[in-house]
Parts: sequence; C-alpha cells; structure tokens
Amino acid sequence: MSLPLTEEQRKKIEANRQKALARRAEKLLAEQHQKPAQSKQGPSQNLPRDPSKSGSHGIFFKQQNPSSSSHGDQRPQNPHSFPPNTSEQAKGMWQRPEEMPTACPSYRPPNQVTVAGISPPLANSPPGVPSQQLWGCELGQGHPQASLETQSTPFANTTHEPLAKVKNFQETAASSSGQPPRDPELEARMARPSTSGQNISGSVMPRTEGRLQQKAGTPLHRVVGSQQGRCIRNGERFQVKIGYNEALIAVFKSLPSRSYDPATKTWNFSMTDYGPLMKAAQRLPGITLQPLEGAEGHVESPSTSSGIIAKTGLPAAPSLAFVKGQCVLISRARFEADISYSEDLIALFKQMDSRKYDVKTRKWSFLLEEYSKLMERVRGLPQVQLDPLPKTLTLAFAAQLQKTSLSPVADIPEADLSRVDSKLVSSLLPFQRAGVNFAIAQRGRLLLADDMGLGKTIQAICIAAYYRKEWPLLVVVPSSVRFTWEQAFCRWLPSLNPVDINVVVTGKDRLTDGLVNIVSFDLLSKLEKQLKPPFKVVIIDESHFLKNIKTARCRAAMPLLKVAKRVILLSGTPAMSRPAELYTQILAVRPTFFPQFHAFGLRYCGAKRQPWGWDYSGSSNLGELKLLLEEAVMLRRLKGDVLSQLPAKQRKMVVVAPGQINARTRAALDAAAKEMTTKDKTKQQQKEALILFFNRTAEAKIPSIIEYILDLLESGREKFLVFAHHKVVLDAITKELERKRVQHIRIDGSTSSADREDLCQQFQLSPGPAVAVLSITAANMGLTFSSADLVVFGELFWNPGVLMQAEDRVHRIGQLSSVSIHYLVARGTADDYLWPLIQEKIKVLGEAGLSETNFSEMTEATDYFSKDSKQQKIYNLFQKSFEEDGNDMELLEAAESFDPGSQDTGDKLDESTLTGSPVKKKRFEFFDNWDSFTSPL
Ligand SMILES: Nc1ncnc2c1ncn2[C@@H]1O[C@H](COP(=O)(O)OP(=O)(O)OP(=O)(O)O)[C@@H](O)[C@H]1O
Repeated sequence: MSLPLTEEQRKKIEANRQKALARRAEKLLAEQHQKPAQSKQGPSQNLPRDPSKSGSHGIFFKQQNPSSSSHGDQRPQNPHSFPPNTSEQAKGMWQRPEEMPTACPSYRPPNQVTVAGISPPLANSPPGVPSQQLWGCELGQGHPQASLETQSTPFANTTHEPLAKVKNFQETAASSSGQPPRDPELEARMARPSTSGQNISGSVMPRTEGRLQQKAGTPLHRVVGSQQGRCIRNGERFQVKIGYNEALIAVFKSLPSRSYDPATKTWNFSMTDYGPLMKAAQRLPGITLQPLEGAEGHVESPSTSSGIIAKTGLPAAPSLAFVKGQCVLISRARFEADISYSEDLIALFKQMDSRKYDVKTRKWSFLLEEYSKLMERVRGLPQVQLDPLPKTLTLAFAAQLQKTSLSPVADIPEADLSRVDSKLVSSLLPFQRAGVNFAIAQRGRLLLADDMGLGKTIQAICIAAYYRKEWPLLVVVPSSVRFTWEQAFCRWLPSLNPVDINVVVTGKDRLTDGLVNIVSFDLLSKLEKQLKPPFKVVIIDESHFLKNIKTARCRAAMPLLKVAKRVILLSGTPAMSRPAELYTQILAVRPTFFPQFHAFGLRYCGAKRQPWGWDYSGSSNLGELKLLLEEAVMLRRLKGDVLSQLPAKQRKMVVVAPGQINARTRAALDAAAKEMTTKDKTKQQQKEALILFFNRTAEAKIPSIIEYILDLLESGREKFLVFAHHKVVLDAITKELERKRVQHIRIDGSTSSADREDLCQQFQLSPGPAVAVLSITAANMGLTFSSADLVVFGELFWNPGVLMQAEDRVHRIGQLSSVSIHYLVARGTADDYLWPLIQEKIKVLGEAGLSETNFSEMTEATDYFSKDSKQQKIYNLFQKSFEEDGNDMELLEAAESFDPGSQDTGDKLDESTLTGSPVKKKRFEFFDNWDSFTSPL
C-alpha cells in the first residue's frame, strides 16, 4: 500500500495539472478561433433564429466530428478536450445533465470552459489567416496597437481565397456597426458547422503550425486574436458585451441565471453568477473580460484579465467600467452631465455642438436644445447609465428644450391691469408691478417669496383683484394679522365695499359670508366643511405655515389649494432650514410637479435610506431646484435687490385681534372709558380715568403682542426689537421668550448704564434669532441695534417723538437695509385714540418740516375707526391731555400713583408691574427725547 499524498504534494500536483490544462486550453482555443470563419459559408437557412441556440457548441461539435450524431449532440468528440475536472466550482457550472457528454464514460465536467466547450481538430484551422480578420472585430476596435501587432504575425499574408471572403464578411460586420457582431443570426452563421464535416476552404492547418506559433515565441492568442469585452451592471443583473466566442457562449449557457436579450443582443446574468462567470472567463485564453467596477468582491481571485493583457503585451484597454450619473439643470438654457469618466461618453459629448467643459467642476454641459439628441445617443452606450432630467423639469423648460426660447431670463409680458383699482395700480413700485406681471404670466398660481417688508400684501391684493370675476376670495392668514388684511383691502381697493369683507373670528362664523373672506389657519381647519363649493381664488399669507404636511392646517388647506384656480402663496421665508419644507408649497402651486414626495426627496432632499426609513432632512441639486422654482413656481426679491425703490422706513399698522381680549379685561376697559366720559368729573379725575384706560389697554394687548411675536419668529424673523411701555407687558414678553427658549435681551428703567451697553453688544453680535425687549421710554435713545431691521411696537405711546427715537435704534448709520416698523394697534382700547393722535401730531410736525416723513401716508388705515360722539369726546380728552404743556409729566405721575387694586374692576394688578421704567428716569428721558425729536438726528 502506497503512502497517502501529503496536502502539499496534492496541491503541487493539482497546480501542475491546472497549468497543463491551461496550456492545452490555449492551444485548443487557437484552433477554435478559426472555426467561425470556416463555418461562415455553410447553409444558413436552417439556422435556428433563437439566439440561445445559434452559437451552441452542440452544433459546433457536430461539425468537428462528422461521424457523430446529427441530432444536436453537444458532447465534445475529442477525448483530448475533456480533461478531468477537479474544480468544485466548475462542477457546479457544468453539471446540467443535457450538457453531460455521453460518448465518454469517463467524462467528468471540465473545469475549464475553454477546454470543455471547444474541441476543434487543430488540422481544421486555416493557416495564415490574420487573426484580426477573423476575430479582430473587438481586438482591432479602439485599440490600434493591438491590431497592428496582430497583423504582424508571420501568417498575416497567407490568405486563402475563400477565407478572404470570410474576412470581407467579418470586416463588414465589425465596421458597419462599430461594435462586435451581436446579431444572433450573424453569430449563428459564424458558428455554424459545415454539414459536410469539412472546413469550407478545405485548407488544413497542420498541428505543427500551431506548435510553430508557440515556438516562434509569439503568444498564441496574439496569433489567433484576443477578444476584449466588458461587464456592465444593470441593477441586480449584469450584461456581458463581447464579440462572439463559442467557448464563452458555452459558459453563459451553463449559468443558471442566464438570459438573452434580443433587443440588445446580449446575454445578461444575475450578480450571483458574476463570480463563476469571471472565473470561467479568466481561464479562457484570449478572452479579456473587464470586470464590473467595484464588484471585485464577487470574484474569488483578482481578475486575471490584467494578466492576460500582460501576456499579450498589449497596453491596458481603455476603461470600460460601468458608469452611472445624472443630468442636472445648471441654468435656464443648459444642463450638465454629472457622471464619472467614460471614454465612450466623452467621445459622444464631443459630438455635441453646444458642449462646454468646466475645468473647475470637470463636468460637461450642453444647451437644453441638444438634450434629446444627447440622451438618445447615450442610450446606445450600454456601459453608461445617464439618468435623465426629471419629467417635471423637461415640462417646465419645454420651450428651451424645443429651442423656442433660449433667453437667460424669462420674458414676462406686461399685464393689463385696467380692471384693477387705479389707486392700487398707481401705488405699485416697479418691482411690485413686475411681481404682478409674473403672477399673471403664471396664471395666478405662484409663491411670492419676496423678502419681508417688500409689500407682498399690495401685490397679492392686486393679483387677486385681477381675477375678481372669479371671486369670492379666501384669504388665509396667521390670526394676528387678520384685521391688518382687512385694512389693507380697504386701503388698496376703494371699489370694494367694506361690508363685503368678512373677517372670520370664531368657529361659529361663516366662511363664505363675504366677497373677501379672511380666516386664520387654525379656524380654517375647523371650518373645513364650509369650503364647498371651493374657492377659486385663494391667498395664503405666511405660506410656510403649511410646511408640515401632517399638521391640521396643512391638511385643511391642501385640498382647497389643489382645486383652486388661482393660488397666491406669500412668504418671506418659504423654507427656513431644508428643501423638504418647500414641498407642500410647491405642491400647492403646481400639484402635478411632484405628486409623490419621495421623488422630490430623492432629487432635492438628499434622501438617504436609514434603518428606520428614509431621511429627507438633507439637500441636493439645490441649484436646479432654484431654477425650477424661479421658472414655474416662485418669485423672490431680496431687499438688497430693490433697495433703491424702497423708503428708508416702512411703517405698518397691525390691527391685532380684539377677540383676544377676555371678558374681564373688556369690562375693565369699558369701565375706564366710561369714567373718562362721565359728566361732572374734575380734570384730575378725567386724567386718572385716562391713565387707567391706558393701563387696561396694556393688559388687554398682552396675548396679541405675544402671538404676534411668536408668529414673527415662526416666520423666520431672525432679529428684531419689541418696544413696550408697561412693566407687565415687558414681563409677559420676556417670560414667553424664556419659555420658548428664544435668545433675548431686556433693557428697561432698572437696567444700569453699563449693562445696557453690554446687552446691546450681545444682541448686535448674536448670530441667530434674537429679540431685544425694550422699554419705550428707557431704551429709546443712545443705543444702536443696527443688526436688526425690524421694530415692533407692542404698545403705542402718545408722543411721536419718543416713538421715532425708538425707531431710530435700528434706522441709523450702519443700517444698510430698509427698516420695517410694525405698530400693533388693538381695537376697542386706548389705541383707538392714541393712534389717530400720533398721526395727527406727526402730520403737524411734518407740515412744519420737523418730521422726516409723512407718517400717515406710510401706514394703512389712518382712519380705521369712525368716531361717534362718545369716542370723539375721549379723543378730545386724549388730545387735550397730551397736548397741554407739561401734561405728559402729569400723566406719567398719574400713572405712577395709579393703583388698579383700588378700582372696582375685579383686576388686581400690582402697581409696580404697570410701568417698565422708574418714573424719575422716564421723566428725564421723556424731555430728552422731546428735545431730540424736535431736532432729529
Ligand atoms: N407700493 C406701496 N405703497 C405704499 N406702501 C407700501 C407699498 N408697498 C408696501 N407698502 C407698505 O409697506 C409695509 C410692508 O408691506 P407688507 O406688509 O405687505 O410687506 P410684506 O412683504 O408682507 O412683509 P412681511 O413679510 O413682513 O409680512 C406696509 O405698511 C405696506 O403698506
């Protein structure tokens, strides 16, 4: 009994055996490579059209052994071609019963495709046929050196006549397509056996010649030609692009996932077969299969294709790796191919007339008019996947694609506004007029996203008025500005009867009572059922309130907007942190653009799959998104863009909701008002009543002031000042900001001089949102807050000089923007008297040249309440009290001594909470302010 072999010995034997098999395989392949030429002229009419049969090695084998059965026996006839197989993997590949040879009892599936699939007698090889003439379709293409070397083989010139025909045939096939022959019929013809069992030319290449090739030192596969191909990934499958090779076809057929695509005339496989295929192909001499990019892991050993290249001595083939990318719009007229390098693709790009190469980004771009042409041609490159522009873009930019408009900016026609109130039209600033034109060009569906304070309201009213025939109009707004909108309609559309304006205040009100119906977001969701029949014209103010599709307000508004004919969205900050926030607003304006959020998310939100689902919080292709929005959805101008058209200060009166004054406070206010008009009151008593009214007003306005501030913050207002007078108001504001964790500072009469400067600096340098809560009388001078451009007056103060001083904390040297001033005015309070009083005073000062601006003309609703006799009396009292010299002082003192607890109002307010500034300081500052007002900065 012989000793068993050691593991090492066994390995060595196996290695030697593999080497021998490889040598033999090379030899056999050299012979096999000449066979298609021989078989080319055989009868073709009987060839199966089924591509999977056309190149079958069964047919091929019949040719090689005329004595074999003519019934498709696929078994190799040459016993030399059946090396015993020891490879487990190959076993797996070849164990399909129909491919098991039966004529050779000792046959075991071959481990090398080459050997298994090919068994042509060497003698059948035609001598001296230049290899590229037979197989050069691939080799010669794009690889000049390869074909050159091949031509220089010693046999290059010994062409036999019949083979010359073969050569012509093959050259035609190769050159006409520029691709390897892929026609299955053609491949079949090439592979077809001679039924006579003879090679067509009758010429014989002696075995010795085959050996001679090797002896001469010329690598065998150079003589017989080498084939290069590539694997191209397509989702979960990959495709093999290579010229016909019988042995390879045999490999293909052995793979369980094989599939032949008659359209592309290529074979494709599941990725699970990638490893086995590459491994088998590596063992086919003369076959170079470029692996898939990044698919190395699928092959057990590194690709030997490079080894083959090294053996052939040919330079490395150009990269044929699969490349994938996408088209991205980069301007109104151009798109870019965002894709990695591919030689074929670059060649294609260079055929485009409008091509441009950006050396910085290393990307190619083209005019949109060449988009279709380029995409069509790219489809002919199977190793390239260039994703098209989203359909939404091609629709939005159809004019550019069809070459009808290549203008860098959209041509927007001037709208005919003759049907709109001339007061409004003549008031429009040039950029506002352009906004209206854009809206009408967009058929009344747009997102007007002008910077804050640029007059979106006047534009929206004008656009809506253009479509007046389609009214009733619905205006959905934050509740804090419902009445401001009412005033704006009255101001800008004198043709509209104020009784036709319906401000919805409670859930019991009807939504459709007016020609213009103004409702808050929150009430809208409660009154949803009243929305039938739907409104045709809808304005949504602060439309970013709809950014979250899950909220009740969004769920209520979206169906309404989808069916409305005109949708006018207004927002100075349509998205505050990420593109996903824009989705609902885009959908509202253009319901067909991205009906599914996922498509939008993938393209513009850098969507990433996470273990818990998709993450859409990122951003991608923002430049393209901007272009799309500008083309068909949104108009946005920044203050800086239109600064020259803006006044330095823009004042706005914001009528705050009277509905927010609770019954107890209302009663206290009414009582105070009554006191003022009660007969037989001394002057002093009247003044006290006035002070009480003023204090009760402060208390009543608190909820509205806080709501307004929170709305501003939600709207993305980063930095602003809030002025108030009463301590109770200042306290309530700061408490709410603390609760909401909003950065803020507070300066009132109790703040030391040193702290004031520090706090001011803190606010100026704060990078994020910040609110400065300031006392009207204690922080209205000597401080600079130029990093903000908005001032909100929560309370009014009877002296306009003090107010203007306060405004100028922001509007001063260092301020580069136009400043917005919002005065919150509450109906049914002291504001009813203070506001007209302030305006009147300013008017007088303006006429005397002491006021830099006409206050009344810059604010809405200068006469927002009609004075009845009682009101007139109170007004007169206010006027008298605040106009008499020294009375201001007296009034402040009266406020000081005011004790709400002593009044029979049910309200117990601590006196110390009623004023924000110690009286002494107020007194001093008040006079200071007055002086500086009369000689403005
Ligand atoms: N053409 C105009 N003529 C007179 N006043 C104007 C004009 N345009 C705007 N205004 C005034 O400017 C102020 C700001 O306008 P508006 O409130 O419409 O701005 P906005 O863009 O809506 O700002 P925000 O985003 O802060 O709400 C208002 O008082 C408004 O009346």
